[in-house]
Amino acid sequence: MLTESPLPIRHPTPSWRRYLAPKILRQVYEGTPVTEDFAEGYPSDEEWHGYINNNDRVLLKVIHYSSPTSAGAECIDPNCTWVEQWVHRAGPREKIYFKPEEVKAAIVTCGGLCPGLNDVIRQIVITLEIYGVKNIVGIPFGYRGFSDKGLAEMPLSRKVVQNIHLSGGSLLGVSRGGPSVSDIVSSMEERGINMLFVLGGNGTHAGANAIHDECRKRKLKVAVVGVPKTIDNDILLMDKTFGFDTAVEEAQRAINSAYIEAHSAYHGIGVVKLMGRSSGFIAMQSSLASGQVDICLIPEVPFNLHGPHGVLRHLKYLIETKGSAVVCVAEGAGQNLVEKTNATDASGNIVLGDIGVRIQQETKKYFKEIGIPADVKYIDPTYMIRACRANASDGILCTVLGQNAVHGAFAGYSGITVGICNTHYVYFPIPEVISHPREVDPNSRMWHRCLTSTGQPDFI
Ligand SMILES: Nc1ncnc2c1ncn2[C@@H]1O[C@H](COP(=O)(O)OP(=O)(O)O)[C@@H](O)[C@H]1O
Ligand SMILES: O=P(O)(O)OC[C@H]1O[C@](O)(COP(=O)(O)O)[C@@H](O)[C@@H]1O
Ligand SMILES: [Mg+2]
Repeated sequence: MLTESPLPIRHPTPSWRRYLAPKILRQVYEGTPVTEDFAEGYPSDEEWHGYINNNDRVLLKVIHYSSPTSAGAECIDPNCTWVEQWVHRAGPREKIYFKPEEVKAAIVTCGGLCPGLNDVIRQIVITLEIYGVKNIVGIPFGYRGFSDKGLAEMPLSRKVVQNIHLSGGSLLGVSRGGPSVSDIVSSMEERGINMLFVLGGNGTHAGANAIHDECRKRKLKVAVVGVPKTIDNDILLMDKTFGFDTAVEEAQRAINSAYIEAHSAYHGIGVVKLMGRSSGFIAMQSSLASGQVDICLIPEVPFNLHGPHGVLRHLKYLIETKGSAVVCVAEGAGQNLVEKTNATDASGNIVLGDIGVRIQQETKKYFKEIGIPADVKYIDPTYMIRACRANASDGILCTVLGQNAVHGAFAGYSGITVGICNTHYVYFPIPEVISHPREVDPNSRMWHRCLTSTGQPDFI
């Protein structure tokens, strides 16, 4: 069960407790000009009810299952007893724990690209400025920017970030690998950074948590706050992560192209490989959304290519009955069917074998062997999807996550990450969300909806 995060830097320093908070936070939420003074003194809580109370809680589970046999039931005991699991509600607090003029805030983006990175950077900078922070920097090219002497900090301001959300990528650049946690924290000490915003996936968050621990060990009053960036949507407990919606939307274009190619060719077969190292969310949602996919293959569900129940036999059936077929495969699917690369990237992630290419080759070979002509086309839109700018729904998600990251740091939280849970914005303790990647449940209703939509059988 989740409990309160430790809030290790929450020192009850009286002079900080009311430091400009009501005035500043009104400006954030009501758009009052930064220069305005309250002639009557700061408004009291009675007058304005825009703050989040530290004891506000968001429940992790909102369904009380009456029976373990209810669809999707997650009961911890045979009686389905209700157990309250909760996390802190995100948002501005009345009491803040940093004097804005003493803050040096840094933002770093790590791992692979993801639509929305620039939107989050922009919103963090804008919100920091509204709090009154003047010293804001970007660390170039991920954690590597902390150690590489040739890479200078990038000063950030509203002016610099004003239009960056109009393009994809990261203004700051990204990278994998990099220096040790101890070197990162030493570099932060040297630079005087006391607020660190870390945008990245599971690996980045493992790093952020280790940075948080190291800061505590060195008794540094530093807030380390994460914003989960994973196009694969593979972080636990969250409704979704930013970039995922955009990825699903962009994937439609690839699937549609594969469909048109397949449909226009004599015995056409289109194969599309989508992202998802260990989780098939993009492939599943894109297949569901497009309605053009006949076979969806994800890492969580094993399948055979050959044999009486294999994918290839079903493709033959589809060609005979429909004349064309579209396959959507997640990059991490069927890794038992491809040659292991035995390689890892700079972050230690396993480099996967190419299941898309494998399916294309085996399909061609199979149809040749059975003497049926087939025109197989393969599309891998990975980098085209990753480099997109965020769509409207991700843009809004990024905006709220960016603002809440800053509120969390000013509220004195560290070792947390922001997210959306049951439609509410919350702070999660980092270790709870990265203990393992979130995966598609093959028994879930959503996966079954996908199977209903594609009409595919089991391939085992
Ligand atoms: N267990 C870990 N502890 C500390 N840093 C890590 C850890 N795993 C990954 N990192 C660092 O986090 C960064 C991003 O990791 P990576 O796996 O490439 O991307 P992502 O964060 O998207 O999963 C890299 O710089 C990597 O060195
Ligand atoms: O070629 P790169 O940059 O290593 O990235 C490829 C990988 O990036 C991803 O898009 C996701 O990367 P993250 O680790 O940043 O989440 C994977 O789906 C893909 O395997
Ligand atoms: Mg990762």
